[in-house]
Amino acid sequence: MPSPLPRILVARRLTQAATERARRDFDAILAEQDMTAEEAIAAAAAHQAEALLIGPKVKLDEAAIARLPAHVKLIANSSVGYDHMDAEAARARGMLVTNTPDVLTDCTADLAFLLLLAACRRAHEYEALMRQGWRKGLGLPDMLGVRPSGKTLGIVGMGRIGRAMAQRARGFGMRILYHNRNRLAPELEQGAEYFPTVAEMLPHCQILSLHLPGGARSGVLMDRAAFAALPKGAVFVNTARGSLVDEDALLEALTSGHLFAAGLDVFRKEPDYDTRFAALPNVFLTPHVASATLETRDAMAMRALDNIAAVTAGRAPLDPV
Ligand SMILES: NC(=O)c1ccc[n+]([C@@H]2O[C@H](COP(=O)([O-])OP(=O)(O)OC[C@H]3O[C@@H](n4cnc5c(N)ncnc54)[C@H](O)[C@@H]3O)[C@@H](O)[C@H]2O)c1
Ligand SMILES: O=C(O)[C@H](O)[C@H](O)COP(=O)(O)O
Repeated sequence: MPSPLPRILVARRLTQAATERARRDFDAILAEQDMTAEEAIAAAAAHQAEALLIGPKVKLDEAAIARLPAHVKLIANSSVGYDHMDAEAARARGMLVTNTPDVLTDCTADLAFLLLLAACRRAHEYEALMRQGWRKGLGLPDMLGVRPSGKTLGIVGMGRIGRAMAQRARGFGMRILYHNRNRLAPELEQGAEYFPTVAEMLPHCQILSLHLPGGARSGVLMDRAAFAALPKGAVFVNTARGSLVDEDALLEALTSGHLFAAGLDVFRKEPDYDTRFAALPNVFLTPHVASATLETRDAMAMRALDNIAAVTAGRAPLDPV
């Protein structure tokens, strides 16, 4: 007998608790490995799924959205960013799109701050040195870092994560500058200084951290001119999206010594990122893991399932995008 539960496709691996809920509350096909877009489209059709749960690895461009079967009512992203899919094309086909804001804000800001501190304080170089043998390098003048406390931090994208980053920076006595599409209300600014353009802000940023969405709408924010506009010795942090950065320009700025260091969680190509970054000592690298704690991944998956439960029960989604 067919199950009375809503049919869904979970195209990415979920945490244990979310997997159990998906099995209990839905007639769910659960991916054992993260699916590609083509695999997700085929599985959704075969299972007659009403809803898809995807992550950023399922790239649904306009052509892929056009191939999704019409019985798909909802594409629920288990991520806050949705630049991996064409939300306009989905809407044009009458499909709802949701994301998972808020639940990953703190973890993402924590990792951005970790990258900031590690890049300034050469954490990875010291750690590698300890494993090779302490005596080899400590005390050399070229092993000195940059003091993060009291520095001027520029934030582009003062939304949920940008503001959580600012909150952390205040604890380190930093002066905070920001550029956002719209200026924030004073109670949200909390003393952060607004710049109407990124170009005007860059020359003042000893540290720059990106927190705006990626994709076509944002374009390439950090090109050669933008890196050149940062003061010499600046530190660059990106947990937003690799598409915001001209990586050749960033590599040049790091190699020439114009930038002191960078901390990067996101890349133009993932997972096949430009390995020239790995050859540079002044880059601290993480593999797109800003939200990757058990608590946060649980919360993201549960939120995506909450959105699916609402829509398949005929209610409005919690997090429409
Ligand atoms: N590395 C990771 O694992 C990870 C995890 C979570 C989020 N992210 C990225 O962080 C981004 C921000 O997430 P959020 O929850 O803070 O989103 P948000 O919507 O709360 O904040 C984004 C802010 O950027 C501003 N903005 C948008 N376009 C802009 C532009 N062109 N110029 C200036 N400002 C612009 C918006 O006005 C908004 O205030 C996500 O879109 C995602 O790409 C990455
Ligand atoms: O935008 C987001 O929410 C993040 O990029 C997302 O959390 C990353 O998730 P993953 O790459 O593990 O699918």
